[in-house]
Amino acid sequence: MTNENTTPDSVSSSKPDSEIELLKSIEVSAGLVFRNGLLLITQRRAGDHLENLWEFPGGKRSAEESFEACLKRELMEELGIEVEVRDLVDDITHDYPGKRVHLKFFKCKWLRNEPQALACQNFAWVGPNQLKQYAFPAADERLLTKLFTGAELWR
Ligand SMILES: Nc1nc2c([nH]c(=O)n2[C@H]2C[C@H](O)[C@@H](COP(=O)(O)OP(=O)(O)OP(=O)(O)O)O2)c(=O)[nH]1
Repeated sequence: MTNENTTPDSVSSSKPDSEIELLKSIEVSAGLVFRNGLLLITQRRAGDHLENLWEFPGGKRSAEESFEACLKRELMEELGIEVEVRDLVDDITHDYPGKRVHLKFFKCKWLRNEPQALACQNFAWVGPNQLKQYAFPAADERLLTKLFTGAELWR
């Protein structure tokens, strides 16, 4: 016997529009920017989602923009730096209360300009041991484990 109320169609069509909106993920591109064996991290601004936590710099992809182009634009806007975008290191979807984020993390090579905190609270160049001292968003956990256990990522 089937119960009509539990079929996927009837479940999703019974959701109000606002709830469906919440399930759409926000697409984000972020960079692991290395320079001479150190990794660039930034601190989110007070008042923003996940305020004061540290993160890998980047931001939301706009329509028609590739993840790579988004990352170059965000790093210029946020820090004033130019990078070469290299390999995709991780691809993570994470649910925060009321918000689903889809993050692509790319390894990047710093090319030019000293970073400036243009759209972040602060920034730091860190080695593997220093990285452990900073608090990151929950979505970054798997990537942080890769960074703590995979020395080759730092080369
Ligand atoms: N850049 C970045 N965002 C992260 C990381 N981990 C993580 O959960 N996020 C989340 C926080 C935000 O909800 C979302 C990024 O969006 P954002 O608001 O910072 O993007 P943006 O700079 O384009 O935002 P806006 O201020 O222009 O609205 O991804 C991370 O390591 N780096």
